[in-house]
Amino acid sequence: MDSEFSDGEGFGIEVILSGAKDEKAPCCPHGPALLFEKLCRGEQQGRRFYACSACRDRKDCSFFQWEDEKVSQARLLAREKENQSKQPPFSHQEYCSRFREFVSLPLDQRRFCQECQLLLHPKEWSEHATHRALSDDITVARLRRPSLLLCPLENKKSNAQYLFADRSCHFLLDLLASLGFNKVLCVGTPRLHELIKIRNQETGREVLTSLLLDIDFRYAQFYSEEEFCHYNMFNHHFFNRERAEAVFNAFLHEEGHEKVVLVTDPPFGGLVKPLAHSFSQVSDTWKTLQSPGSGSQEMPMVWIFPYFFESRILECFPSFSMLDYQVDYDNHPLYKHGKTGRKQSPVRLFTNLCPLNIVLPGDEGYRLCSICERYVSSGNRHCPICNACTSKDGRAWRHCTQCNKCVKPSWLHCPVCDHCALPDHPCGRGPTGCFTCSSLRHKRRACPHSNKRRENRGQAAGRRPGANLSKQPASRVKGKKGKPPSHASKARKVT
Ligand SMILES: C[S@@+](CC[C@H](N)C(=O)[O-])C[C@H]1O[C@@H](n2cnc3c(N)ncnc32)[C@H](O)[C@@H]1O
Ligand SMILES: [Zn+2]
Ligand SMILES: [Zn+2]
Ligand SMILES: [Zn+2]
Ligand SMILES: [Zn+2]
Ligand SMILES: [Zn+2]
Ligand SMILES: [Zn+2]
Repeated sequence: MDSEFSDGEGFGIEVILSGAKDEKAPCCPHGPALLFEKLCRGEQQGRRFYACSACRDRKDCSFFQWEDEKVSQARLLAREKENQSKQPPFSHQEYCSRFREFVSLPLDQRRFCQECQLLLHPKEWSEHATHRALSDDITVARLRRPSLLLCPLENKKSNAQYLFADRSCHFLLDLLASLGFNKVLCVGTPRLHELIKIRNQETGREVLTSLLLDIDFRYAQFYSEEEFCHYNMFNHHFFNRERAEAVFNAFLHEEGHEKVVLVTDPPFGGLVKPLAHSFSQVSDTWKTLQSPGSGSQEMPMVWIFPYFFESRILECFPSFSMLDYQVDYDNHPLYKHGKTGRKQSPVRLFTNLCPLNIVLPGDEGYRLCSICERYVSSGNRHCPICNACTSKDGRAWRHCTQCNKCVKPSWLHCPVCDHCALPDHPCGRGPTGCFTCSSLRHKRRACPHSNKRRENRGQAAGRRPGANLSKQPASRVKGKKGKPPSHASKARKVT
């Protein structure tokens, strides 16, 4: 099925990305909006509109504007005012001086408002008198673990703040250190950033340095401007542009033996192509800061994402490979190791680092496949016909001679559909073919009948069937003519 389209109901949405920054893009509180195109089956020309890059749900950000819409001066002003009102209550510098003051307070005067998620000063207590507050033992040690103090923003349709379990976080950190990296650009990985700083504290020397880029500005309360930038990874937008970009560039610059790596764990519903576009921009900046003749092609990156996005990530980054390591989370009901959660997390590492160098923990059952030259999970068997360790989900897959590939153990070969599927699959529906002309031979992107094939096709970002505006797993997008498509989303079923 063509990943660029929603649906089955004659309606699809695609995100349009160009190589250069879209200077015309209007801004919502989350920075420049993304340009989408709404397409109806059989129509060659869709209608384009701008919508929020960061939020999947219009309840979180209702920004919407048709591309060709004339916006009055009054509306522009109102929008500007609204955007301002949604910015953090303090500047980063103010947060830093508040923090310094806070740690100079005696323990019994330290309070954290749980409703405002704010470290309070005694003079502010009265304003928060009716709010729930934490007041016992806000020690320096606790302030070093903001991810435990702050309440995770679990809203699936925007932040999806799922925090690494210790096991996975320590594994990542050990791995990066063993590979010789000493600078980690943490994009949406606050817990990894926190652990790096704690380790430095414990060892008494800066083994690794870290810069956190995250949209969750609550972290500005705990970190200096050199340690945290308020950032949107769907449009590569720094909120405090000049200052943050200077910090970012300085961090990417490698002096002497320094080696920098990007580690990112975006919200799982996030559209792959805008994310890849942002990470490519990070890599491009890194390249421009390399000393001449260093010969590096792409910045070293580790992108943490569910395995079912493999083909889409590889389409954007052909040099990447997916590793078998299963990433676990503390506060995710499904992706948690242990009794209550799903044992097998679907979240994996995608990387342009050499898989053979990434030694996965033997005590968790991972072992080296010398033919594939990578570490694989215990259930992953080397298929002699595919000549690869083919399992993606950790279970032993079996080879289907009719499909000529390995498939999930729960799938059976269906003679009607002529491919393997779950026993209760919607049988006989077959592939949907080209969205524009219905041909089964090609997808819309290659349609010879389309008179407006995209210039930036390589960049045009896709939407899964039924996906929402900026995030992808199965949800229905419907919209009446002339009306903005509505937002909704539903978790992907893993079989
Ligand atoms: C799945 S969580 C990853 C957290 C990571 N597992 C950890 O423990 O450090 C996603 C992270 O991305 C951040 N995030 C969500 N949307 C973002 C955006 N548009 N731009 C930047 N960061 C974003 C969230 O605040 C959260 O920290
Ligand atoms: Zn927005
Ligand atoms: Zn409060
Ligand atoms: Zn193998
Ligand atoms: Zn096979
Ligand atoms: Zn089959
Ligand atoms: Zn069938």
